[in-house]
Amino acid sequence: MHRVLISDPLSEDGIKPLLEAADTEVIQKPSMEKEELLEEVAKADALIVRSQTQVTKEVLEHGVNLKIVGRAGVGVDNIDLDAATDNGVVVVNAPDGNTISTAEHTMAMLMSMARNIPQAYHSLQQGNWDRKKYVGVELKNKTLGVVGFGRIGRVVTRRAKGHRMNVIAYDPFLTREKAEKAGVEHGTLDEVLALADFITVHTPLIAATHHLINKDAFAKMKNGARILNCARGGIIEEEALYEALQSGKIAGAALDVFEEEPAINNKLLELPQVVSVPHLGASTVEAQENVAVDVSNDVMEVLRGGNAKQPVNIPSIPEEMQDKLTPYITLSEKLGAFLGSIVRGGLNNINVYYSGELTDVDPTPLTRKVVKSVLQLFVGNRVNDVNSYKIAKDKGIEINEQKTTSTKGFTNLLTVELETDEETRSIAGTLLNGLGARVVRLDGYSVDVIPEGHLISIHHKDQPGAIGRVGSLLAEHDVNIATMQVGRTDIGGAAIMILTIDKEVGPECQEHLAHVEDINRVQYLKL
Ligand SMILES: NC(=O)c1ccc[n+]([C@@H]2O[C@H](COP(=O)([O-])OP(=O)(O)OC[C@H]3O[C@@H](n4cnc5c(N)ncnc54)[C@H](O)[C@@H]3O)[C@@H](O)[C@H]2O)c1
Ligand SMILES: O=C(O)CC[C@@H](O)C(=O)O
Repeated sequence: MHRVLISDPLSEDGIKPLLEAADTEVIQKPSMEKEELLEEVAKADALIVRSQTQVTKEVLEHGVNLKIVGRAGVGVDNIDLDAATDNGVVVVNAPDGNTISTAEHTMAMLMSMARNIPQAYHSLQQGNWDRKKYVGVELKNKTLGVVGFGRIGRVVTRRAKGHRMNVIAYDPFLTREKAEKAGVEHGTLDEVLALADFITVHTPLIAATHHLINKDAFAKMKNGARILNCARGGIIEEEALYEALQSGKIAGAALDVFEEEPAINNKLLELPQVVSVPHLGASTVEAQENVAVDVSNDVMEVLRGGNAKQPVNIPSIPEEMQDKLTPYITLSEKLGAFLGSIVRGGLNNINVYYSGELTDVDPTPLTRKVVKSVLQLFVGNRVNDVNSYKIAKDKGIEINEQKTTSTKGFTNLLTVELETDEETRSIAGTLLNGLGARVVRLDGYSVDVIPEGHLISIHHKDQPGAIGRVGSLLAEHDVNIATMQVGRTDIGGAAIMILTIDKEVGPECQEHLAHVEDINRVQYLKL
């Protein structure tokens, strides 16, 4: 039974997949104090949050059984991603579910600010009929500057063009060609700041965007420009905004988000030219249901052993590649486990080579499976797909991935090479149509082995009787041989045999085998 803790308010309809799943127990506890959150997360297999819960390093370290943190929304700045990765916890978000709601909210805030609607409403509520005081401005023919031209920035642009606004956009990943296709003017940040009558930010809150709109930025803006933040508090430096509003440089601001939330006693809220609401961009029935459904499905997929569809802290397998790559996942894991079981010495390099049809895909997800399988044998089961690369890096283990043309006659070939401070060993495997994974080379010898169950790898001298002696000794230990593969480089020279056997071979039997004439090296492994 998977235990799923939900620590922020989510749409009941949206989490129905979780509530109705036979293998999940859902604990909904919004607005927990820190101590209770730490207690509850220690019992949880999954944690689902919105933007209120701070998923800190401490929370993640208390989540000793946590496999996944689901963010029912876009921004993950309330989650310590590095700590999640270090603790082998995958973080997923729901990047599409609230795009429309937030874009519509941005337009609502834009028009409220342009026409002083909240201020006029409050004035009328106080019994004033003051029409001159709240004269606003039109949007038509005005220039909207969009900083951050992603999902929400693009929808805001379409809505603004519907109001006959001119749009100029800045985004480090926006090319002139893409801007032209989207029907917007491409600008640098400075150009957007200089030309826009209204500026709206739609970037994530990351180091590069923290205080992106600061005192210098305000100085570059048109006198009387207006600014919106329906993305994240902190993108606009609030102290600088306050000064720009007080000086009259900036005519107005519409704020959905704040550097510190809840934004109680924030001095910006005292200014008459500021329109503000408590982080409502995604607060619609539709958005909350969308993000809850998306994140619930991803959480259940991962808890049931599947791959995350919207991972934030590991590369995702593109939907269109999942069918092609999934069959190779088992092969990758088996090859890594096989070679990792028999290699000696301290691990320095994990090299993975792809050839044949595997050169047509991005094989990184497969390399990640190899690395996890190898490291688990050196570090233990706390290694998983999420933290394997970080653990390898921390241990100074280099990971190399390469596509080669040498398929050795196979339609697909995956080769794993482990370099240690004592030796370099390699294994290659393929997928045979309908027959599954096969090991076809070990240390350069040609073999044909199904990598599963109990196996013995033996390096020996190619001499008459060597194989018989191994068989006889195993018989003495009541070990039955299921299959035997023998490979050699030349007659009378070095050779290898790989046996699949019916049960585990204990240390005593391995010791006896290692002392058989012409036997150089014996290794038992279980896959
Ligand atoms: N107010 C709300 O309730 C609410 C709701 C949803 C999203 N958001 C916030 O809005 C942000 C944007 O959401 P989205 O779905 O459009 O995300 P997105 O990832 O689709 O788009 C973000 C864009 O920002 C761009 N960007 C990154 N760094 C930049 C920089 N230095 N300068 C300019 N652009 C930069 C990226 O290239 C990307 O195109 C989210 O990260 C989230 O924090 C807020
Ligand atoms: O959960 C919310 O209401 C806010 C979510 C929003 O800020 C987001 O980043 O998706």
